[in-house]
Amino acid sequence: MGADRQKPGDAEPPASALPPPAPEVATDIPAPTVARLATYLHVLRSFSQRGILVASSGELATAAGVNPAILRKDLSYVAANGVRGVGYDVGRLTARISMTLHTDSIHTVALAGAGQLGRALLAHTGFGRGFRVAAMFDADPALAGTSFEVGGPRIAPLTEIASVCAEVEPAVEIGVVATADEDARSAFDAFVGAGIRQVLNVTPVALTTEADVVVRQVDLALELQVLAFQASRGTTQAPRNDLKISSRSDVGAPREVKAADGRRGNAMGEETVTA
Ligand SMILES: NC(=O)c1ccc[n+]([C@@H]2O[C@H](COP(=O)([O-])OP(=O)(O)OC[C@H]3O[C@@H](n4cnc5c(N)ncnc54)[C@H](O)[C@@H]3O)[C@@H](O)[C@H]2O)c1
Repeated sequence: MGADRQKPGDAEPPASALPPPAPEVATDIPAPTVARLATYLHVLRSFSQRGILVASSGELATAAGVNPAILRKDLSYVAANGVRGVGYDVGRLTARISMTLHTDSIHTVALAGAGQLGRALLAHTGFGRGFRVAAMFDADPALAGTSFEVGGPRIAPLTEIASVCAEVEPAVEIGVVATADEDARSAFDAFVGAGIRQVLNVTPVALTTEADVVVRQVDLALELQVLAFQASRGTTQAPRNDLKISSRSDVGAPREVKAADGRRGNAMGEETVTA
């Protein structure tokens, strides 16, 4: 029984003495906003490392490569209020975005493919932002039982995914497919079969399923192609970051997203302009 439990007869504190209610944080946030919030978090952390305590929306927007109106709209989803003429408290805003994106807690990741890219992902600081690679899988028998880090996960073949995942606490939330192209499908199927419902696919292979699984695909070659296309169009406009055209979410039909300026795109990365 807690010592601070209210005893019968205790008077309710006056409303004015109660702490203000926690600001509402939206739970239904558009995917492009989620992607940009992750970018703002990165920017805020670099500000904090440089000793910057307060930042204006203009400064944050410039560092994140978006326009300030979009930044302010995105931040309204996390109920973050800046002070007019002053800006946002960097620490408080970091905490609010972290809470919204759930990066204030550790998420468990399983990685399939311990090759060049898989190792780079493991070493990437991104995995220090609230993610822990707790299971690693590779088909190479020479890697079986080995580990890349002291205390890190031991590499196992995907045939052992059920028993490996059963021992991981907390349960694996996200699977990363970084195998050779021709093995991406089987790795994905193994993840889905093991009950993993969020998958990051870094191979160029399209991975879809009837199951209720969210797949995000990241492909650097595709990014380069998009930039090359922009260059060949001879566009003089700065690239826009307010529509995410790099990532694909392959769950069900492409979901349409609408940019603040009325342009529409979908989560498959296709963008249409409705002038
Ligand atoms: N997203 C990007 O921008 C990007 C960049 C480079 C490469 N890639 C892609 O990433 C993938 C990996 O590239 P890489 O350079 O690391 O290749 P790699 O050959 O170095 O590594 C692939 C690893 O997958 C393992 N593997 C093969 N079959 C497997 C299976 N069934 N289960 C588990 N592991 C298996 C191999 O043993 C190997 O260790 C490729 O699909 C490549 O096209 C993506």
